[in-house]
Amino acid sequence: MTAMGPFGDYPHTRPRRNRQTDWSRRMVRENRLTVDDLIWPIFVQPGKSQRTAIPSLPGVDRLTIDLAVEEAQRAESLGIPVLALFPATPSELKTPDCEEAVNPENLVCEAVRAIKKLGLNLGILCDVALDPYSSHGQDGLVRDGYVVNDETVEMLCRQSLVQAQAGCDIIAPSDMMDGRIGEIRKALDHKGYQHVQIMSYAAKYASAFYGPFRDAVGSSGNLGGGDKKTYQMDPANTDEAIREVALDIQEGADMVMVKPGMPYLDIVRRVKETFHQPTYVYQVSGEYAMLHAAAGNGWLDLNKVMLESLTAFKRAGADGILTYFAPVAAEMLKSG
Ligand SMILES: NCc1[nH]cc(CCC(=O)O)c1CC(=O)O
Ligand SMILES: [Mg+2]
Repeated sequence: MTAMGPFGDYPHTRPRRNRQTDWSRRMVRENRLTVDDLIWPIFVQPGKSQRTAIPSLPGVDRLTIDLAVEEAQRAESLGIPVLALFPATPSELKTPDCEEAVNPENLVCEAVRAIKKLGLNLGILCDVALDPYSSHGQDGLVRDGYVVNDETVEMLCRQSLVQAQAGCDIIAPSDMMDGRIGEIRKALDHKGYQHVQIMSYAAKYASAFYGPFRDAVGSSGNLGGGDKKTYQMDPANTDEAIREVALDIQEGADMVMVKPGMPYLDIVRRVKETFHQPTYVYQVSGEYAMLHAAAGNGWLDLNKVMLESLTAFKRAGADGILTYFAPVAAEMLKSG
């Protein structure tokens, strides 16, 4: 008996005994990554039959809607449960008041309609925030240099409604305004969208790991070196994440998310253990780019670090992972 419990001592206790063979390692494995854990983010652009590479996100292209529809079919056939859609809005449609965000015929709404028409066994998740539509690159409306909360929340409610109308299954507010989950829930319910789920980006940090995503949706230039520190969380904080998640659950979030992923596994673990709610994590663009870049230099084995990083999210307690690796990981999991 040790302080830790009734463990034996070397030499009769040998932890390596269980690791001798593949079958034995499988037998004692505690966490498993499956295709059901994967949420696949894709970027849509205007036009037809065209894919555009995103240099800082190798292997991820912006797709026109017809190609996004093909990827949706591929997602279903791979068994991926959810596709997350992000628009690369043409810059001439980006304005300070972000009106394009609430246009029922905007890129994301059209993409949702085109995919939902197929009747696939696949959920569609839409991000809610104003940055893909703002000429200043911020997630909310800017007044006197400050991203204003309550006025932004009104826009987010309208944005959620046009997306729900288009057929979006999961509304995912990524903006970090206060009180938006409750207001969006109310707005959805009021218009008869009680069944639409909400996945809240509840603990979202002001991270430098979002760089390649901002290239993908064309917001990095507009942000012009600015940051999102007045609404996204300070990377130094952990108790604050618990308070943010508590508020969003109380306001009606069906699922919560921690973002970024790999540098924030401690937050994933704390959130899961504190609330026991469906808990997701976003392996963000910079994490993906970092693994790809190292692999491209021959410094890491991409497939191995991909599966190891995704398994680490499971071990930390995540119920699912938004990851640009989703289709490749799904193929790998399928072929064993
Ligand atoms: N609010 C928009 C949004 N939604 C998802 C991401 C980042 C995703 C990624 O880096 O992969 C961002 C960027 C940001 O907040 O600046
Ligand atoms: Mg909050």
